[in-house]
Amino acid sequence: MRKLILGIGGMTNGGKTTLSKSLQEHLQNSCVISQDNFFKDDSVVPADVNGFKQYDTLDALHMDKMMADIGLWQEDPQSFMTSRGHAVKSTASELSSVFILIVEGFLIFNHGPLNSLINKRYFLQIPYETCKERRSSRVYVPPDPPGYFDGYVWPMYLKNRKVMEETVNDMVFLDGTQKSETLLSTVLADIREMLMVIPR
Ligand SMILES: Nc1ncnc2c1ncn2[C@@H]1O[C@H](COP(=O)(O)OP(=O)(O)OP(=O)(O)O)[C@@H](O)[C@H]1O
Ligand SMILES: NC(=O)c1ccc[n+]([C@@H]2O[C@H](CO)[C@@H](O)[C@H]2O)c1
Repeated sequence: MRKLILGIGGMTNGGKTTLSKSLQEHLQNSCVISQDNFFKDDSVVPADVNGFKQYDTLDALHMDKMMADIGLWQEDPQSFMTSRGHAVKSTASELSSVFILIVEGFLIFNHGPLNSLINKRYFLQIPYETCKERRSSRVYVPPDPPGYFDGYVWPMYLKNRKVMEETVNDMVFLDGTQKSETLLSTVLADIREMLMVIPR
């Protein structure tokens, strides 16, 4: 059995969740783990000097729990998938079967232990204006307070990205303003090619 972990990272509202879901639909025996599902409770997320809740940092996330879930998939992808309600398709031979885990989130490459598990890294980027516009139409829990994007989210993106660029080098950058179908076909082609060349 072969196992592959794909990382779909990128800026807030870059389109990570959209691309990951489409990839999961097109790749047999794949499933998604989303970093956004591991945010700590609001009551334990501190505010910065400006009163903005510090959500855009690894400290706001239960990375231990996320790593534990990834560990479960690594141990037994088949059981992991069925426990989450995904159908597992059997292939002609056990040797040729491939299981794919899609890990998606805005800080997946900034977490050393998680980053080191990822076999192929993609980063969705969009311009500042597009990011601000897309974010303004989203409602998080809790919702963004006035001034949050410019006063906290964008400066944190720049900071987190700098750290990522200093530590990770084999990144495929994707233009998140492209049509979702184009992004999907680009990444699918890349993965299918990779599956053909990696040893069984
Ligand atoms: N290729 C695209 N072109 C235009 N809009 C897109 C594209 N992909 C996603 N969007 C839109 O952008 C918004 C954010 O998409 P999505 O939730 O996939 O991003 P995300 O990176 O997972 O966001 P976050 O992690 O910050 O919540 C949604 O409104 C979605 O419909
Ligand atoms: N609990 C949440 O999901 C939550 C709460 C507040 C803010 N966010 C934002 O999610 C983005 C990552 O997808 C970050 O930019 C957070 O600000 C998420």
